[in-house]
Amino acid sequence: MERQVQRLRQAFRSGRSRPLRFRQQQLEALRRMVQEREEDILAAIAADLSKSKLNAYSHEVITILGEIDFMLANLPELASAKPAKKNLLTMLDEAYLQPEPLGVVLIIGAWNYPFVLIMQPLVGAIAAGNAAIVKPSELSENTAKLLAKLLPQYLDQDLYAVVNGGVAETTELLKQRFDHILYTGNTAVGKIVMEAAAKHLTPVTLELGGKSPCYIDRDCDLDVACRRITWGKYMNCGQTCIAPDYVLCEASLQDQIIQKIKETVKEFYGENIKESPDYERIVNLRHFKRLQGLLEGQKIAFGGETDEVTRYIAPTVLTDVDPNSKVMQEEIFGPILPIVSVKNVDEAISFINDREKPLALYVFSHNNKLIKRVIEETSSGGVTGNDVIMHFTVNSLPFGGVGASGMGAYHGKYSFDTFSHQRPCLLKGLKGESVNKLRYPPNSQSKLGWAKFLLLKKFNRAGLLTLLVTCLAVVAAVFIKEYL
Ligand SMILES: NC(=O)C1=CN([C@@H]2O[C@H](COP(=O)(O)OP(=O)(O)OC[C@H]3O[C@@H](n4cnc5c(N)ncnc54)[C@H](O)[C@@H]3O)[C@@H](O)[C@H]2O)C=CC1
Ligand SMILES: CCCCCCCCCCCC(=O)O
Repeated sequence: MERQVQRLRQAFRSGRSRPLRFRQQQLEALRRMVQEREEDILAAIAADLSKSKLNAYSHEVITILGEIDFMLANLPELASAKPAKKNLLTMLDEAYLQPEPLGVVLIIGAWNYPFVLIMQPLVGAIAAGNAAIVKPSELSENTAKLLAKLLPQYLDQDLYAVVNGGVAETTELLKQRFDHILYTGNTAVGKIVMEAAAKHLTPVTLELGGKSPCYIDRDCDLDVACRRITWGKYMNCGQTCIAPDYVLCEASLQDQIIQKIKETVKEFYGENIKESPDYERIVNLRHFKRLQGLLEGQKIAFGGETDEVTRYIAPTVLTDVDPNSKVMQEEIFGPILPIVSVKNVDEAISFINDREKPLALYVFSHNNKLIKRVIEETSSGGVTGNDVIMHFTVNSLPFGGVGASGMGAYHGKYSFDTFSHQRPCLLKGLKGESVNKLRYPPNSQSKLGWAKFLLLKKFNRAGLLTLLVTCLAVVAAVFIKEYL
């Protein structure tokens, strides 16, 4: 492992990953890989998550092709130096922010969207000019093996590497020194990653989970709300980090919501859900049994059928759920939707604020003011109003958590920034010592007065004009003194 990281570091130090043309070539190669090996990629995702190839394409491949296209279209702008505002002491100098790559970065992915969660950060790391090691989840082993086979065929092998394995391999990997780690997965392992990173003072982006609430207001089109919630909750069999975890609503809405979700489930997946190509399975037996445990003692409004052999759990809704029950204590990450009743929006806001900050928050209402109020009075990684999941698809919005749901963010420009250091640069000439005397010892009241004037004074229009004249006079004086 150590040798592998060293090899990447050496390649990074050679400077090969920095030129824009090189980054573009690597991103183009990545796009070629997705296009040429589409069938293999879809088959691997399908095998890992019992997913149809159509769904594998729309859940994962589209996102990556869109991300690569975004980076290729915007790379010159993203990588360019950005001029910075100057103060009166530096007005003749050049001040700018120069994005620079961080070095060798580590990307650790989770199993639930095994292709996206490795590839999307990798696109950002390459675009920003880094070397990268990716560590796919061992639980989605088909995608992990495929990535290990394909990425070296398309990318520069000295700069980008795949490490496969489980806890032992990841633990070993985390002993190495990286310049950034982006980890996606559960909060407990997030803490392990952060602790390991702290030993090297390595900055981290932690893409974690949590219980994302979904408040449905009385003043709402329940048909539309329930259709959208059904889509986002049961997509990927509920194994989506930003799936609505539970519904909050007034008790009087509960029966209608149940009925409408039930009808939508039938509309989406047919009479025999097990036969539907659009309905996935639980990733493994451990998670299947965990989810079965969450059903115990609950009032099942519909669904609840399970089949251990195929790890099938039907789309399920639980009613009158006690906020203290187990299903309300941990992230569900499966096709179980508890409905918790609240008296009104105030109680919904308190309910949300009494718990850890979630990764996503959803509010459904005709009333925009109410939506804005819920946003204003709560906190979450991201928000979608009157829909679910969709903020993930907007790559001009940063994607990430806050508090217990994570730190840092990525997607689009934010991926580029995550894997870059915004280096502040101030370039001065070697002239102008007469002005610089202001800051050289010995200090004096008059020098301090000038420093205060130049750095602290706020000017109105008339003041600005006076200042301009003063500045011109100073520039002229300096010029005469230094050049004539
Ligand atoms: N914020 C986001 O973008 C996303 C968050 N998630 C969250 O991830 C969670 C599901 O993922 P997990 O079951 O954690 O996936 P997982 O079991 O695949 O683990 C994630 C990664 O951590 C590594 N890992 C596991 N145990 C480790 C240990 N002891 N030391 C070092 N590395 C270790 C695994 O090898 C894997 O690569 C959910 O909470 C979900 O909400 C999932 C997808 C996206
Ligand atoms: C056509 C719409 C496609 C929607 C794709 C949603 C993908 C969601 C991925 C969520 C992040 C995660 O859990 O890893």
